[in-house]
Amino acid sequence: MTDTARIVASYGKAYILEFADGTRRAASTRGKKTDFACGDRVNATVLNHEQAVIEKVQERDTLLYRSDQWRQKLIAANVTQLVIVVATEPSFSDELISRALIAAEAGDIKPLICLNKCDLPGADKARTRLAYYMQLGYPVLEVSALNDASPLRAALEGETSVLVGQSGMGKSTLTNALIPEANARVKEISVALDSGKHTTTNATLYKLDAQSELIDSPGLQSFGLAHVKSENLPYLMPDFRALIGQCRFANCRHRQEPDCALTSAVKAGQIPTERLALLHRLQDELAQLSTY
Ligand SMILES: Nc1nc2c(ncn2[C@@H]2O[C@H](COP(=O)(O)OP(=O)(O)OP(=O)(O)O)[C@@H](O)[C@H]2O)c(=O)[nH]1
Ligand SMILES: [Zn+2]
Repeated sequence: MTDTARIVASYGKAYILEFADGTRRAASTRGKKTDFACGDRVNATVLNHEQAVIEKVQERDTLLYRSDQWRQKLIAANVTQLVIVVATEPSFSDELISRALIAAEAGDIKPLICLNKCDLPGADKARTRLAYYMQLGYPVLEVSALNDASPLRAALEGETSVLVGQSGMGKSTLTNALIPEANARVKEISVALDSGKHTTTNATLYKLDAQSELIDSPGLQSFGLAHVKSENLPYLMPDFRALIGQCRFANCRHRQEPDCALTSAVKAGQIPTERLALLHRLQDELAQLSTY
């Protein structure tokens, strides 16, 4: 007989499960299976008070993962919200924001852009840089993690969220403000899993309250989109989505083709050139991958 449990931490091949009665156990998998993610609901066999074996993953509502030409890395399962953390300084990358937004769209996960360090003078400039994303309908929230993370806390209510961000944007500061026991938990988990060996977490799930969870994933600084289909890219970019089907050719790649609705909109100044450049860059990247 198996029990239902939730994966609350994943370390590559090792996992921590939380069972319905609140007890936690270190868990391994059968054979070499590692395609489980933090946030997964699973069926598991309890071995004793400390250990269990994961048998099977239950159906996922969402799956956030990144992929490059060699492999796929599951980041978190059953996440409802992707929080993209940027800051007034150091300068943030539009590329990462755009890729994270596309990954969220592809995974049916709500995105939220969080502008941190609003106590610093660069806030106005950062707001201007984020204006286009707001125009596209993406919510932008302003905080200062050092002073008060409560606006972000409010946006996490009722969601299972994961934070992504480049180094230096203040992700750790925000996480620590939201989850005071985060550092202690990481230590406790390394003890439970063994051994004193250095283990790197893929992800840890924290309960903020009965309805709200935050998955902390230290490695989330880049977004390989190898799992996205090239022809779907315009559907995943809200500015291009409305124009789909209006090009002269059904198989238009939105480059030199005559009567391309996308290039026409860019020429008419309705959509920034950089967005079309991004689309082309991602198309090329995906085409490159498929030749391997
Ligand atoms: N002024 C100001 N500084 C902040 C704020 N949030 C974070 N910082 C500072 O920004 C620097 C980077 O913050 P971290 O939380 O380490 O950033 P991170 O995104 O986790 O970066 P990595 O650990 O490299 O991934 C630290 O010196 C923080 O003290 C803020 O709201 N305002
Ligand atoms: Zn076209």
